[in-house]
Amino acid sequence: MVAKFFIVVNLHAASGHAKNCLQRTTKYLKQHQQSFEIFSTPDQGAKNLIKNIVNRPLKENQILLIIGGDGTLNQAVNGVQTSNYPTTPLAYLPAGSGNDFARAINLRAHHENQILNHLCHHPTIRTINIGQINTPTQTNYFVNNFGIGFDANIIQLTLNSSWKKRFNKLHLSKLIYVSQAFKAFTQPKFSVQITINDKTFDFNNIFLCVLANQPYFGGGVPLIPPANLAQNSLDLAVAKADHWKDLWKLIAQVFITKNHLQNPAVHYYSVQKAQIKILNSQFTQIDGELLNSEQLSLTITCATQQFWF
Ligand SMILES: Nc1ncnc2c1ncn2[C@@H]1O[C@H](COP(=O)(O)OP(=O)(O)OP(=O)(O)O)[C@@H](O)[C@H]1O
Repeated sequence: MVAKFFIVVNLHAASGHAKNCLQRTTKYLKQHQQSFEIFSTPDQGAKNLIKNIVNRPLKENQILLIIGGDGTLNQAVNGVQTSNYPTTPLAYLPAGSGNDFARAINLRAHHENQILNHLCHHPTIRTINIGQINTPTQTNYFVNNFGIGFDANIIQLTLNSSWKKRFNKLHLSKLIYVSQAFKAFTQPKFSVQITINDKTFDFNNIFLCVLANQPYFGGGVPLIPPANLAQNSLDLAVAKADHWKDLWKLIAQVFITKNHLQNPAVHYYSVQKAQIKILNSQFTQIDGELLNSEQLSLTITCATQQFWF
């Protein structure tokens, strides 16, 4: 029996639609005489709030429930992992615009009653693989992906775009990214040096380097189909495209034939550890949020996060 839910909600997720998810959640919990307390994420993000809640610490029959999108979940995982109790499990209700982690783990948005029913009556803990990025000065964790170049450029371009709200209203979040893809492609190409199992590879003139923990990006785009949250590994892809027509071909392969990882312009590896040196400063993204880091030398490994289901 769950004694209490500690709910952390990002009311700004999905351009404010997360409020509806919170309403349905509290309605269910009241109907089922469950005790709960609500915390809204501050504008600087949920990481420290989560860390403080976890450090209380929580009792075994108290559940920390996150309501928000992939960005909020990322901050929650980073809060747990850097707390005094990093094995604390998280429960999650997807309420963002993209919900890529939820898609990968078969948690359906707008199905709060079903998820809560399971959490209240048969809560089980599952260990999920996550990515860990170490630099000389900081450690960050990701649940979905970490990208250098193209995908981070798209996020940077959509950040202040008025189209984001319009597309979100129409539930067309995927199109936001496609609409900015060609602009992002005009950004200067870059070089990386990657070391995997003591072998070093040089990649020059690339437009994207991504490490993925699950297949989806930007609201369901199947960027890395073989990536699997259940495996203790991450999928690394490096992509080159010299001309617009190469990019068109890759995009068509991503959306239609889904065989883009076999394209000779893409190098693909399954890794447990990789060291990456970014040779020209680039935008980087972590779970769909720009990563505020000037670091050009990174070590990426696997870690684990416990989840309530
Ligand atoms: N109180 C707040 N005020 C303003 N922004 C906030 C606040 N709390 C959180 N945020 C920001 O809201 C942003 C969006 O969150 P989130 O990623 O969860 O939703 P989303 O972008 O709609 O979903 P998805 O990432 O699944 O597409 C994050 O950058 C987060 O830092």
